[in-house]
Amino acid sequence: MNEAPAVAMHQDEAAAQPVVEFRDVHISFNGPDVLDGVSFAVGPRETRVLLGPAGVGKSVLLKTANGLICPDSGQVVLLGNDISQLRERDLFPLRLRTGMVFQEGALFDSLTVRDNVAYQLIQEEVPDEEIDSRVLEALRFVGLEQTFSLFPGSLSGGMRRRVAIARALIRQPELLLYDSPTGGLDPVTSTTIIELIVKQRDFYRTPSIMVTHRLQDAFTMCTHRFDSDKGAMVKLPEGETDQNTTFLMMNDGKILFDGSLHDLVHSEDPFVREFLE
Ligand SMILES: Nc1ncnc2c1ncn2[C@@H]1O[C@H](COP(=O)(O)OP(=O)(O)OP(=O)(O)O)[C@@H](O)[C@H]1O
Repeated sequence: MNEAPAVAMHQDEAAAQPVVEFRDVHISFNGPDVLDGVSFAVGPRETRVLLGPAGVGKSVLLKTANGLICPDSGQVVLLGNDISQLRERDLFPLRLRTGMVFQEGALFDSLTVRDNVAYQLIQEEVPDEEIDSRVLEALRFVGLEQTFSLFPGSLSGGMRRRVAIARALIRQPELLLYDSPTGGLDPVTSTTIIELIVKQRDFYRTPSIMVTHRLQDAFTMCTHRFDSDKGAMVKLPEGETDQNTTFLMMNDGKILFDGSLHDLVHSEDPFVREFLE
């Protein structure tokens, strides 16, 4: 995992093409639209931080990005394929090229950390020795090699979240979807998770969408970079921001804001202003 990313080479061929794009997507569950005309794109190497209050459709948007939920109308183009109406058997290989960190991490408590992280590789009947080395590599990346044989129940909340991130990274995804990765964690532990996400971003530049309600997470992502010499996240010089990290803000199923940190903090939109304040 310390090599230059294979993902980046893959993307060079399609440098101009978004990794995922929503075009006027509508979804409802027998009621008002939960996604109500959502359009946006995630370009190669882009990190989109998705902000918004509880219950406005952020998780539904993430699950629609990798085809776990199908749009009622509109299009979702994932890795160059229109997945809006694809059958599960055609969707599955595409979904495997993405990695998702579910809310609360969603680990299997009856499986060891090794088997949680390896879950997909086990389904694919990858040989045990290869699984062990790939799991160790992923755990090393998140700083948890020592938990290989443990069960999730013996880990802290922050450690469980790290294991969930290792599981999402195991197949070197071309798109990462983080659903409230710091939800329910205390501020200090949240910062360690954001540091890990920034490390992943700056090592691999894997395009991603990260859902959060915590403004602090969103700003930290934008104003910091991972310094591999120091092995830690460091603040960018005053006034500088990570140019590839931008924001989406949702309310009531609609994207109300799509742009940079600078544009976000200077937005005149009353909802955005209220959210920021
Ligand atoms: N499978 C489903 N069936 C029916 N309703 C659903 C389903 N999934 C989500 N919803 C509804 O869609 C709305 C948006 O839910 P969603 O989980 O996307 O919100 P969210 O913005 O991610 O909230 P939070 O920040 O609390 O996770 C909610 O009213 C939720 O109850």
